[in-house]
Amino acid sequence: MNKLDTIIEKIVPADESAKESASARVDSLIKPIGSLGRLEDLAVQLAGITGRVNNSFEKKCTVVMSSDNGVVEEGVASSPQEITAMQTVNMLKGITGISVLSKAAGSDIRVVDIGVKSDLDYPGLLVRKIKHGTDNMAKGPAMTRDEAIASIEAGIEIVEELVAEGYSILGTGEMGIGNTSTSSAVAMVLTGCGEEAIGKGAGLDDEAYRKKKEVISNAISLNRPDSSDPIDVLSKVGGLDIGGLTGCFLGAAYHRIPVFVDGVISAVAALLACRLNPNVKGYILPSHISMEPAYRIVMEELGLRPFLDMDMRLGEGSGCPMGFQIVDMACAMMNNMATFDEISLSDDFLVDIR
Ligand SMILES: Cc1cc2ncn([C@H]3O[C@H](COP(=O)(O)O)[C@@H](O)[C@H]3O)c2cc1C
Ligand SMILES: O=C(O)c1cccnc1
Repeated sequence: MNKLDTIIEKIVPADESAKESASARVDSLIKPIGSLGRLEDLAVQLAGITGRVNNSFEKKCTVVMSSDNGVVEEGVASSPQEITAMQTVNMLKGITGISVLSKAAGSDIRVVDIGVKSDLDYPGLLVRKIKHGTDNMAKGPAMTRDEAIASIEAGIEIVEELVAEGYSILGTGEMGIGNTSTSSAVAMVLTGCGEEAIGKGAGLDDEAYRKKKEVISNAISLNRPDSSDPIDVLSKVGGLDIGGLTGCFLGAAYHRIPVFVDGVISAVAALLACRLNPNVKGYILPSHISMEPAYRIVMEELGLRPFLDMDMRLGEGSGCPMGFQIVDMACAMMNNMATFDEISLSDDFLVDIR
């Protein structure tokens, strides 16, 4: 059995009895029942993930998977392909969106070259290149089945390393010009939806947008991915970044740590992971609503409701540091609020206020 199958087989559902105990504690805290809303649900979900009622997540990291997409030669993206490599290095220089938001939230990033077209060497860059960009899905499969499996396994291995370094909560991000095309294609095949899943990505004029829809629909007709086989879908119309992130979701579930979805690309990876093992769902946390149309379709399919609505559509993992802060709030509630049992109605000060 390969590494991927072994991991998929070992992912267990979230711990229902820890969730019940957490729920009981939430209801015993000094507040009206349900008054902390989704923070309460989140605290309960975190208990299900770790198996403990009280949690804290000190070391937080967003994994950014960078790779190029052969389909950009069809004109589906407004930006030149070189931006992928440039931004990959800029992430490590600390000057990109995800870099500064992570720093502001006290969290870290790991940047992984899982398939950037050019060869990169920069301090801190994790080079796990499966190939130098995918092939053009408008002309044939984006990659082989073995490459798709290797990309997922690379993501699983990154999570293993982060867990060994003491990270206990993860976010998922990406950089790859053209990856809203691959994400929409995977979303269309997995959910059966049509071109309403295709958006303008980082920005397109109307003519290029029309072309993008045509290219994606044709790529699906040409490659005929098998919707019941997630790896077939990934290999034919997906990307190496999506594969790597799928591995991050699987790895996080295997190690029983929470993992945040950011935008449309990571949402699609989350769906692929859940199709490989539905138990993964219990470990996934949503962050914010992405403006890309496939995002809503995929999140509905997953039954996940994002915490934040910030009109953001960057990708890179930019919603994850915000999500980490919401998790800190849920933990503060659970760990630091008193319960009704712990306070006494005969406390001295009550004499004064009576
Ligand atoms: C400067 C720049 C920085 C980015 N950071 C994330 N993306 C986002 O846009 C890309 C996907 O959009 P499309 O499919 O239209 O190419 C991905 O790299 C995604 O992470 C960026 C895009 C650009 C141009
Ligand atoms: O929401 C996203 O993830 C997104 C949207 C547009 C371009 N890149 C990413």
